[in-house]
Formats: sequence, structure tokens, C-alpha cells
Amino acid sequence: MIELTSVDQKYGGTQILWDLDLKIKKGSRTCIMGRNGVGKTTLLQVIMGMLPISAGNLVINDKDMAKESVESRPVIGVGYVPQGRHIFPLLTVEENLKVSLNCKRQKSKTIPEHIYELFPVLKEMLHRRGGDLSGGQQQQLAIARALVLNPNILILDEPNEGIQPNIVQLIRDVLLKLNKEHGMTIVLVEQKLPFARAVGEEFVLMEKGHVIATGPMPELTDELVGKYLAV
Ligand SMILES: Nc1ncnc2c1ncn2[C@@H]1O[C@H](COP(=O)(O)OP(=O)(O)OP(=O)(O)O)[C@@H](O)[C@H]1O
Repeated sequence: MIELTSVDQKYGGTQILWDLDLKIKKGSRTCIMGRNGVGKTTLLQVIMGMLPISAGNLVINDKDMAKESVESRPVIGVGYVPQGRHIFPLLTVEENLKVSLNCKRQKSKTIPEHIYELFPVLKEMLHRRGGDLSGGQQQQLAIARALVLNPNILILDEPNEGIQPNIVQLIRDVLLKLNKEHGMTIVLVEQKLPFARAVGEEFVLMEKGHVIATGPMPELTDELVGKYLAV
């Protein structure tokens, strides 16, 4: 469960998130949507502890996380796939995955086999450098790297940006499988409506640093789409 209450966030003197309230249920699949620049990435970075909040509360998995650092997130089971992937281009696929295993709470130093079942291409390319992979392969690596620590919440920022359609389908299937078979809570920022509708059970609509509507995905009406999502 993730709960933000009356959260404000500022970059220097510029306030981006305003009195933001949001509840994300355990085991749900939630898509955060809104036009460019409304604060979606900022919201994810606040949840991840990468940006401090200037007011309000943040509770994740029943723990007060408002003042905890980014390093505390894997410890309570939160995985993150950043926008733009941020894999290490000079490390091999295997080394990229092993970076996560160096996290303190991780006892096992082997990559769980189910990662390769989800993303078979990574096994084939284990010794290839991350920077030499295609965009779609890099995205699979970025998701796999977050899964190595076996999170109970997976947060993804626009995982389909610049990705070819067959890999978009694979990512959709993996996210649904992780949620349905492993009970993982999925939170993603998504701009593309068909993908959001296919993966999300719940939507969160943002506008100018506020959450302006939430609900089950079927309640994301054409009127809301026209008003807050269409360019
Ligand atoms: N480091 C920063 N310093 C100052 N302002 C920033 C910084 N990062 C983002 N912003 C501003 O905060 C606002 C929200 O940005 P954010 O990236 O969270 O939006 P977004 O909804 O994720 O947009 P996009 O869909 O384009 O990724 C924007 O006006 C942006 O210019």
C-alpha cells in the first residue's frame, strides 16, 4: 500500500506537487496519467525518496517513509524502473543484474532463474554490454534489474517509450503475470491509452501537480480523456 497525504514538493522555489492525496492499494495495477509536465515523474520520485517533500505524509507498506532515503526503498520491497532506463552501458547484462544483488538486505548472490523465464533474451545476451542492446532489450534489462530484489511493489516510469510493438506486448504480459501470479503491486506512468487500459485496473489522472480524478479504469471516460489527456 502507498499513501500520500497533503504532499507538497518544490524544486527550489518552484512548487510542482500541490496538496496531493493518493492511495494505491496493495496488489492493484495503477496507471498514473496526464499531459507532459504535470508532475508524474516527480510524483514517482517522491514515492521513491529521490526527491524530498516539503509538506505532507508518505506511508509505504505501513511504514512512514517521508524522511527515509532512496536506499530504504528496496529494503521494504519497492522496485523502480526509471524513465530512460538508466542501465549501465559498459557493464554486461549479467553485471547490470548483479548490481542489484549488492544491496545490503540481499543474502543470495545469484540472479533468480524466473527473471530469464520472463525475459529469455537476457539469458542469450548475458555477456553482451548493456550499451550494445536494442532499446527494447535495454528496457527488459531495466525491468529485470528491478525484479532481482523480488519487490512487492514495482514502479515504472513510461516503460514503453520508444519501444517496438512486440516488446510493448511482452512488457504488458510480464506486468500482468507479476500482478496476477505473484500479487505484485504495479504502479506505472503511462501516456499511451491502449496500454494503460490493458494493464491498469485503476487510473490516477494528474493536472498541474494535483490528482484530479481516480477510479477503476472503465471510469476513465472519453470526456476525461478529451479534457486532460488529449493534446
Ligand atoms: N530538476 C528540476 N528542477 C526544476 N524543475 C523541474 C525539475 N524536474 C522537473 N521539473 C519541472 O517539474 C514539472 C513536472 O515535471 P515532471 O517530469 O514531473 O512531469 P511529467 O508529468 O512526468 O512530464 P513528462 O510526461 O514530460 O515526463 C515540469 O514543469 C518540469 O519542468
